[in-house]
Amino acid sequence: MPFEQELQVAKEAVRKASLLCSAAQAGLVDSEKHDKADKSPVTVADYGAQALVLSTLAAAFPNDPAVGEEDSSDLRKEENAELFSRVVEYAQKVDGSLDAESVLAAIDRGKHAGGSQGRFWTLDPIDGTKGFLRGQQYAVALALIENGEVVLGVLGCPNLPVDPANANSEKGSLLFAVKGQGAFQAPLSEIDSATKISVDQIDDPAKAVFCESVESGHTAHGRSAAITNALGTSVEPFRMDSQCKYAAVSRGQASVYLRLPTRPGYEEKIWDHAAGYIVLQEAGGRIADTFGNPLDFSLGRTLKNNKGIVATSPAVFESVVKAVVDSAE
Ligand SMILES: Nc1ncnc2c1ncn2[C@@H]1O[C@H](COP(=O)(O)OS(=O)(=O)O)[C@@H](OP(=O)(O)O)[C@H]1O
Ligand SMILES: [Mg+2]
Ligand SMILES: [Mg+2]
Ligand SMILES: [Mg+2]
Repeated sequence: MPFEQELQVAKEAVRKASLLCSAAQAGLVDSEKHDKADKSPVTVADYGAQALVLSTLAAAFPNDPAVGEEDSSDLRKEENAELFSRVVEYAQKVDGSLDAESVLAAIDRGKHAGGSQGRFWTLDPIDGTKGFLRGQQYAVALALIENGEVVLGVLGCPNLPVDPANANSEKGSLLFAVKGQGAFQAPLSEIDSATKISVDQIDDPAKAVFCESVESGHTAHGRSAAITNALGTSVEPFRMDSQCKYAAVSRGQASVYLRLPTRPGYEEKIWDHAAGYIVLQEAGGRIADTFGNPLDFSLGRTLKNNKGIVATSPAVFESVVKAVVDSAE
């Protein structure tokens, strides 16, 4: 099967990073959090997970570059020495061969520019850091892009119940997909016992369940309310952090994920979407931006030709895209 080794390495790397994140989330203290220059939060777990995943990929595929969200510049500052030493401690607990220098070097393997040539990985070590800090949903998101196309994706969702129909079931789900091979899920505790997943077949948008970001800075909640009203949707949209929203649509827990721009100049990052995109596509879903255009992952570190996201099960795609386009001022 194409990408068999890549998938195996990616699943194991995401599993290990998910363990690190769970351990850190359980007892996070102030010295383990930091605000980046753009004021967004980052934690020991974001850095530790990026170090673990990118060092694992470097060992298995030394010639593959990576586009990662984090870089080591803040960790190298004297004022963040305590944060840095906690990162190394967490990374070492999972991989004893990592030391301070190799942690910094692994994190900085994520500086690739992306683009349309050859292949590269893209990693969001914690997607939904704000959800992680609230003790809620987040995801470790890893994807492989080849000649501008997403060909493989793995989502580690440590707080997502394994059984979509039972919120009290075991927490910790791993979702993955390779282009043309379908989408699968396994418990994070047993990543080799995977089952196929697929989207729902609801064809009446009035019956569709919508999901969106928790953060009003990341999606326009007012506009999504106008869209669901226009479609006659009776169910309140549910809010969840991170690419777990792609997981929810991929497993039929929701029919629609809307991400509606809040700031005109914001460019979506490829690591915020690549893994969720291929999982949902392989589960039978459809994805476009808020103008109905296909997502273009070939343009660098951002989706600079797209605005927002509309991700749905197939039977409601056309009507939801139309309602989103019609809702534009
Ligand atoms: N203005 C704006 N618009 C859209 N998206 C933005 C914006 N600012 C930040 N981000 C990105 O949002 C990522 C988290 O998205 P979520 O949907 O999980 O939101 S949230 O978790 O509810 O906050 C978050 O990813 P992480 O930083 O990995 O958490 C950001 O990359
Ligand atoms: Mg971030
Ligand atoms: Mg993110
Ligand atoms: Mg992140």
